[in-house]
Amino acid sequence: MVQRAFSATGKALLAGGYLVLDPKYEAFVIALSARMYALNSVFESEAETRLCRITVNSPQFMNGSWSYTLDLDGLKSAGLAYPIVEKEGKRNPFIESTILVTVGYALEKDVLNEKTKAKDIHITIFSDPEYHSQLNSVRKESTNRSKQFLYHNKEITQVNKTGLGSSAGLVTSLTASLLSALFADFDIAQSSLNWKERVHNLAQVSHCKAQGKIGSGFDVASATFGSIIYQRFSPQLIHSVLDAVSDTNAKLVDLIDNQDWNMKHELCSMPPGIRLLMGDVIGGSETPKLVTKVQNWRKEKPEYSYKVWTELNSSNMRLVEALRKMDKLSETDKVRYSYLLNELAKNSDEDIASSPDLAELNQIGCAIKDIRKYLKIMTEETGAEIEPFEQTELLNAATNIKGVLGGVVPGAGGYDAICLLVSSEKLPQIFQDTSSNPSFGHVRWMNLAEQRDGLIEESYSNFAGLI
Ligand SMILES: Nc1ncnc2c1ncn2[C@@H]1O[C@H](COP(=O)(O)OP(=O)(O)OP(=O)(O)O)[C@@H](O)[C@H]1O
Ligand SMILES: C[C@@](O)(CCOP(=O)(O)O)CC(=O)O
Repeated sequence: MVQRAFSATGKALLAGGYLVLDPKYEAFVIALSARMYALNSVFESEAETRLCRITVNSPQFMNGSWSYTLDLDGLKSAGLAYPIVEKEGKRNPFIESTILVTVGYALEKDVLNEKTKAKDIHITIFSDPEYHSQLNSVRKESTNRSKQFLYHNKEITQVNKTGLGSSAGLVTSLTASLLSALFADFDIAQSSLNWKERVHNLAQVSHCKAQGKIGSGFDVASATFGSIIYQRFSPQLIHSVLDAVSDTNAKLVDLIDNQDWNMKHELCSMPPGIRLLMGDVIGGSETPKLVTKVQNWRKEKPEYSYKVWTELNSSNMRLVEALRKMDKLSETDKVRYSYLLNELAKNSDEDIASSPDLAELNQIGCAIKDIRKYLKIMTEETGAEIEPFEQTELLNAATNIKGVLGGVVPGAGGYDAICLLVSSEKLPQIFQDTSSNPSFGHVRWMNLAEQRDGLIEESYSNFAGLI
């Protein structure tokens, strides 16, 4: 029996919300330490080689078990139209589409032919605590204490999400776990084999199929590649497979292996000593409604909205550039860099803005202020609550605290969360200052750190005692 484990990261879209839907613009996505894990155990037998059994267990949630028996000849001829049915009729669209797309790909690549042994694949999903509301949950840890998960007494669809991209993490880690069960040479560490790219491409197709729409895909890209500057692929690529009426598996293989996705996912991480602090705001917003309002505004005022987006984009890019410059400085001039970090810990954003000596920090602060200025214009123009009044108050209060360089509403904005750039050293003090400040009464600071890598292979033994 072979057993392997993979995990993918959650995300925060620090800059580029809405713009990222348009292939013209770039966005900055930070991968977060909340991970989704998919562990597999693969059993093989000589019998029934034209059947493949897959069971996915998600033990942290009530009724979190889905079992499928795939008729491989049926799947080969029906392709993506194959009627995948769970043993008891239970639905989980993200699991269904990931199985359909990944096994369909494997079949077309001939790794599940008459000569290969029948496979019985058992997958266990775990998700780190920050993905969901922690209310009424019980904590369990692995024997070696390296992993801790929360167990809920509700079904997955009934537990509140925090917006870190659980479905993208699930689809990405599950795709990797299934591929590793099906392909003997699956290895994401060996870049020449291109497996990470293939996981990404398959996961994008599965995620779009499950959602019934083609979004920008930044969440899947970051779950796979980590903290990145992202520029989307053309939606037409995915349409060409999902809308095809015949030979869908062959078209899928062509899309995954041969076509140029013409997208950008360039590694970009936070400079050392500066970290991201995410605050979960008790509230919540519906992203699709916000997106519709923004799209209507673009149609109604094409010229003005273009002008606003051009300015917003240049502010986003100035933030990326300023962070990159700081990162570089941390290597080229350690003395200056540690001086700047010390000053960041001692000063508020306003103090930094008025100190000509702190230009490198000020460039980051200014770019964040400009981003907020244009998001605020969009809020007023579109009627979509992107940075609503309450969030403005909160961000203003946060940026008055020493050690906070600035903050934004991440992603589509709304009442979901705030995202601050802060001095790592000052973090305990920031927690203390805000805990006694009523402005932060409805903010829960999340226990998250930035991650460089998205998809990684995990050590299976770290989960002992939980499976
Ligand atoms: N641990 C899990 N086990 C099984 N299914 C899961 C798990 N986590 C997420 N899912 C699937 O993903 C769905 C939630 O996806 P959805 O896209 O609505 O949320 P999200 O990705 O967390 O949110 P956002 O995109 O706003 O960050 C669940 O209903 C379930 O089908
Ligand atoms: C509005 C949008 O650009 C970002 C949504 O991000 P989030 O769901 O708020 O993390 C939509 C998208 O990119 O798919």
